[in-house]
Amino acid sequence: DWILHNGEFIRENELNVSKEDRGYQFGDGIYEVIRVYEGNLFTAAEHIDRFYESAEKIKIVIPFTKDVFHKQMYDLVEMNEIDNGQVYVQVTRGDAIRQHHFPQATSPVIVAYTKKVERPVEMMEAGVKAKFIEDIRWLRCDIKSLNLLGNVLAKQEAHEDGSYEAILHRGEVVTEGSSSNMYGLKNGVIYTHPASNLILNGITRRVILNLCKELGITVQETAFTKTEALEMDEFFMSSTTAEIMPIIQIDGQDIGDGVPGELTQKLQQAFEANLKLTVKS
Ligand SMILES: Cc1ncc(COP(=O)(O)O)c(CN[C@@H]2CONC2=O)c1O
Repeated sequence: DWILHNGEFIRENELNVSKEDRGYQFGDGIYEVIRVYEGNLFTAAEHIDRFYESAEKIKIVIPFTKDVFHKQMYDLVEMNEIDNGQVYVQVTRGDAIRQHHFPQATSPVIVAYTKKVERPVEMMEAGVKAKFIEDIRWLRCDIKSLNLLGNVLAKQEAHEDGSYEAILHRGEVVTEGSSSNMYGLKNGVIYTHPASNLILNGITRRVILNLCKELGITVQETAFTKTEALEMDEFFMSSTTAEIMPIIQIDGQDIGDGVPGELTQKLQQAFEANLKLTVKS
C-alpha cells in the first residue's frame, strides 16, 4: 500500500517518523477518519473542513490548500484501490528537541493511510451494549486531537465489561461516547448533547441532524442525564466507522424493548439511502 507523508506518496517501509515527533511525545496533533464507500470519500469536504479547523485551534498551519489536500486523499484511495474502507489522516506539530512550549521552527508532519473496512451490518441490525463511564477528559473535546488517553481508558473499561462503547458522563450529564456521539429518543423526540467544548461535533451527527429535518423528526440538542438515558424509548450512537448503531442495553439494563428501535431503524435506512445518493458509484 501507499502512504501519504507530507504530500509525497511513499511505501510503508520508507516512512520514518522522528523519536521526537511531538505527536509521538505529546499527542500534539489532530486527526480525521474519513469513510470510503464504493471507492468514494463520504462527506470528505466536512471532514477536511474540521481537520483544518482542529489544526487552527491548536495553531498548526497545514501547508496545503484544502483542494490540494482533498485531491491527495482521493489519490491515496485510488492508488490503494480502496472500495470500502477508510482514510486515517493526522498532522502533528512536527519534530523538535523535546520541550513543552512550541519549538521555534518546526514543520508539521502529515501522515495518511488507508485500510479496507466493511460496514458493521450485523451489529447495526442487532444493536450493541454500552456502559456508563465517568468522562475524565480535558475541556477541549471539540478538537479532534491525538490526546485520546481519556477516550482509550474509557473504551478499555467498557470492553473489559463486554460492552461495545462507553457512554461518558460528567456527573449525571451524558456527554458522548469514547469515540462516538450519543442520542436518546423519547416520545418521538431525539435528544443529544449540544455541540460544545464538551463533545466532538461529529460529522455523522451533522448528517443525522439533517436527515431528521428531512424526515420531520424533532431533535432537541439538549443534554440528558444517566437516569433519563435509561428511560429512553430508543438509544443509539453514531460515528464515521459505526454509522448509526442502536444501543439496546446500558449497564445491563434493557433500553425500551431491548431491541433496536423503530425510529432508529428508519434513520438507518435514511442514512443508507443518503449514503448511496451522495456516493454515486
Ligand atoms: C470522541 C468522539 N466523539 C464523536 C465521534 C464521532 O465523530 P464522527 O461522526 O465525525 O466520526 C468520534 C469519532 N471518532 C473517529 C471516527 O471513527 N473512529 C474514530 O476514532 C470521536 O472520537
